[in-house]
Amino acid sequence: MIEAQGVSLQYTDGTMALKDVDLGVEPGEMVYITGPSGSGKTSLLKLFMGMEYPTSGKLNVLGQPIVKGQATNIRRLRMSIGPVFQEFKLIKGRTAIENVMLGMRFLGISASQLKENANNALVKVGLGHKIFSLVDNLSWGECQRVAIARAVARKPVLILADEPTGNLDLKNALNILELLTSFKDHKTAVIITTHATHLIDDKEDIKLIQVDKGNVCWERLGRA
Ligand SMILES: Nc1ncnc2c1ncn2[C@@H]1O[C@H](COP(=O)(O)OP(=O)(O)OP(=O)(O)O)[C@@H](O)[C@H]1O
Repeated sequence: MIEAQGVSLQYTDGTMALKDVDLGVEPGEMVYITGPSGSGKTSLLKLFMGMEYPTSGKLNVLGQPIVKGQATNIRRLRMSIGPVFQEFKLIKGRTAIENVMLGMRFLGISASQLKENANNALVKVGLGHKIFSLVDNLSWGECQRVAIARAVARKPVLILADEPTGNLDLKNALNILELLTSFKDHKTAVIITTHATHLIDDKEDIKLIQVDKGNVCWERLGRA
């Protein structure tokens, strides 16, 4: 799904955010990315989304090379990715279901199918009772769940979540991790960045990627 060979990312101001990264992610993997603030976690997710490009090295995501100037490939790639970023970017004045449906508008599926997928996704994230509520009237945690529903409604094969537990207390943080993990299946990989390493269940079969000053190393946990 993801193959990085010697990938580095230098921002235009000269900041070296990632250095010589070698990494692979397979279908069905649960991956956590941890590391101190400013270490390069979000930069790694942005590369996987085609929001940034490697300044050196080779990166392939879902069979698409992440190379500057290949906008068509990147647009196609994003159809297969469900991103949950820190700003939810929900559209005010619209209901929860409208926001989720807008996330699928380029998929070319019928209006009734759109509605059904959006409805199912909102039920799955526990918002079946708020489907027709304006997002303006939802709590922060509910907005996060709408954003997750929007990300998963189009059945992506790669789910990327940036610090989804950031503003949550322990119980809600565990609930959100459990919810995101529930979308992993034999063809869908879930990648989550988090500072909260104590929330990671190291008995589960996961890949733990540690980022420190742009250097990346990884290990598998929970495998016999
Ligand atoms: N657009 C940008 N231009 C220049 N430097 C950037 C840009 N985005 C991030 N950086 C820098 O790149 C480094 C890595 O940032 P990144 O956001 O990937 O870290 P992070 O590990 O996700 O941090 P946090 O946990 O605080 O969200 C930091 O030094 C940051 O200041």
